[in-house]
Amino acid sequence: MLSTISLFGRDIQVHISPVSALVLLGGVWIIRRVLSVLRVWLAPSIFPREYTAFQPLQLPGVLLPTTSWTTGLDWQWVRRAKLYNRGETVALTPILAGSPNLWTSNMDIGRQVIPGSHKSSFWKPQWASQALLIWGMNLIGADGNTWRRHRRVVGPSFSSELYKLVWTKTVQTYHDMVQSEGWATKDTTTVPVIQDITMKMAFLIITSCGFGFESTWADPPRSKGDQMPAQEALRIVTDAHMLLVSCPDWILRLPIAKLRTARMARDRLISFMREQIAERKAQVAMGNAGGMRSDAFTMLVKANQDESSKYQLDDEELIGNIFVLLLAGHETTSHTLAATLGFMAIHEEVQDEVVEQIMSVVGHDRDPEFEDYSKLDKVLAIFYEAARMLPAGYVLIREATDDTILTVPNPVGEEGSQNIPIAKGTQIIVDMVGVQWNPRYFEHPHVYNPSRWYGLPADSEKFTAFSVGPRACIGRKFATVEATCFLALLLRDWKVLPVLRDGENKEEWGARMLQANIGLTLGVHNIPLRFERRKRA
Ligand code: HEM
Repeated sequence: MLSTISLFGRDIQVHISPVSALVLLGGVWIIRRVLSVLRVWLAPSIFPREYTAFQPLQLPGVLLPTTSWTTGLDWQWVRRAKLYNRGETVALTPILAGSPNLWTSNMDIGRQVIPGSHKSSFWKPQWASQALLIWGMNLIGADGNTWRRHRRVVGPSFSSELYKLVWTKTVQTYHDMVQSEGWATKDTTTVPVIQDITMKMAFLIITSCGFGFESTWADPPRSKGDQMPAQEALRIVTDAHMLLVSCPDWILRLPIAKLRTARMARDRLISFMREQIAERKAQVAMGNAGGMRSDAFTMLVKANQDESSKYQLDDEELIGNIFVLLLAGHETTSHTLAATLGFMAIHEEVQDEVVEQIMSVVGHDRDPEFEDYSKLDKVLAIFYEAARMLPAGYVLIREATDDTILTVPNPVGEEGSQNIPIAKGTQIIVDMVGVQWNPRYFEHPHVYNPSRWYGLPADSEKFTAFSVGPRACIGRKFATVEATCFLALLLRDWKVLPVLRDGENKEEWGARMLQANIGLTLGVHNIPLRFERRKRA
């Protein structure tokens, strides 16, 4: 291969074989990598350093398991017992691929970088939410003024009307589940993977309260026409989300049944959403006379149509938000419900205490009502404590937009703090596992102890697993209302027990449960549970 290179203003022709070109490129890459690692290594840092082959949040690290030589997506969970032993913030330096970043388990630092206010020197970079942007710009992916516009429009959908609807639908869906799963005629039943139940429950609640779908526990009926029913498309798209995010369209068009179905479901759902938006716009224009519903989708369209508001979303952004509510809204709640039931199975004394409260507030003879929500604080506490130990939203990713200063508290036991300069572009990852397992904030953080939360007002920022400040989780009350209602019904009627392997004890079962699953969200290992019908006194 003949190549021309310019040297001191003169063009020189040289022969380079493809192999030499590759070796040359490889050499340049190695030198650049070594220089960048050296630059980080030589720079002064108050934060202890961790070295890794690959960055855990970027390819290829994100696909690899955590080992002694590299950090995978689950590294903060796998190493949670010792990751912050040398300091509450560590500087992670990848040697082969990915950018260096700071991982912090300190929520005082978190509070400085998370909020996204006008004055903040940190933003949520788009790469952090890439997996959620394929449907259109949305609340989770947006930042700055775009985020403010989305929050203004989406915010009003999360109203007390919606929460009442969530409660009512949860009661209906629980009874539907008991009938459809055949529990009604049994005194004891075993569920091999509890996530199958919690995922279906959370999915049905978000589809009925979020989208206004009238679903039942049994499979939705097939439509009369040739088209795939929207509920089915929604389920396929949710299951195939990572596939749809990572594969270019030409791959999705390959003659492979799974890919074809995922693409068809995605296209069907987008056209369905467009029809629905048009229909709801017409309903909103007609006002109550049009038989308006109180699901989040209708409320979102209503808020968007409000002529007095200067904040508007286009149809693509409306679809983006609806999808993100669906995805953020059911996997998180489902994982946390599964973890709560797992903890109940191994903490019988806590289960008994909570059932006592359910019996005194609700009793046997009626279903719980929305007005009971604030009185069931121990039920909420078992859900909060599970969310603390396994925070479904496990990383909050932020990046410095300017050269700025971080106020870093001194180690526990030492008064005061230090002001640390942070260069523009520095990535700061608030490690929610680290925060929730940090002894600065929780006595014996590794112990499941719901009494930490007894009597806490449901929206208190003392509880940080939903994040804090203006960018905190908009679905917090949606999740807690659904969880409190479902757990109150389930625990009142059934005693939860672990299904142990031969020779296994409860502690070993508990350790197995904590071999967490990490993907888009964090959850417990698939767990088998037994339910025994409670006898009426
Ligand atoms: C146990 C359940 C849940 C947990 C632990 C949880 C956790 C979180 C966390 C930590 C954030 C902050 C993310 C960040 O700043 O990068 C967040 C944001 C968000 N969550 Fe949740 N979430 C839960 C349930 C829900 C539900 C049920 C919905 C919707 C129905 C929802 C919708 C959202 C949305 C839209 C945001 C973005 C808010 C914004 O940036 O303005 N979440 N959630």
